[in-house]
Amino acid sequence: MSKPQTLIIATKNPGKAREFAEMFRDYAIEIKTLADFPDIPEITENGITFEENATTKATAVVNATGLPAIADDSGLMVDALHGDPGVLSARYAGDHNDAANNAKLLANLGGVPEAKRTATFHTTLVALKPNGQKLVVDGELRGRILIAPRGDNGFGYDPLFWSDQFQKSLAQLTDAQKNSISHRGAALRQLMPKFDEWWDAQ
Ligand SMILES: O=c1nc[nH]c2c1ncn2[C@H]1C[C@H](O)[C@@H](COP(=O)(O)OP(=O)(O)OP(=O)(O)O)O1
Ligand SMILES: [Mg+2]
Repeated sequence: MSKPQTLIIATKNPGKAREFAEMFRDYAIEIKTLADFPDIPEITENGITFEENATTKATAVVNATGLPAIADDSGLMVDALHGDPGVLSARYAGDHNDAANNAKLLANLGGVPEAKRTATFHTTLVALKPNGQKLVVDGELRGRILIAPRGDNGFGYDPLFWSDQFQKSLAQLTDAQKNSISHRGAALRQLMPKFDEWWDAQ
């Protein structure tokens, strides 16, 4: 059997897909996403941990396609909100709507001073092969929640997440700059030393 040449990023989120495409730019691997597989049914993310949800997404896609996949489950944990919205970040304001989620976050942090608006972005990546070989890695980024959105790049909570390192919001960074510090970039850097062996195994 020849080596698989296609890797699916098991996401519907075009922002994540762009960041992964940038991260795999120098690999001779064809990257596809769920946008290329419109017949795969909606995947329910009802786990109580990032790893559970990432495993659910990876498993559904590997089973449907017979191809290796990487799934990303991620979220924002705000210290002043006792870790909310956490694993429920995508549905914080009900349905998956970035503007509504950001508005709810700002409302719930109303009156909280700058120094107490600290937060962590977390990503768990699950890489799964059709033979069942699975890798799990995590990445995190610390920052602060702004009092108003800044910038137009990125997705999700990026306009509200301030990077002390860049002195900009994540939505004011290029994809490459964001990957250099982000939770997703950190997780991928954890994955890469193990990736080739995982990819080559039949
Ligand atoms: O770098 C990020 N910059 C800003 N916001 C972010 C980031 N990373 C995760 N987030 C937010 C978006 C969403 O509200 C939730 C992830 O939810 P999560 O289910 O993992 O992703 P999703 O539903 O957007 O796409 P999918 O599940 O198809 O991969 O955390
Ligand atoms: Mg999701």
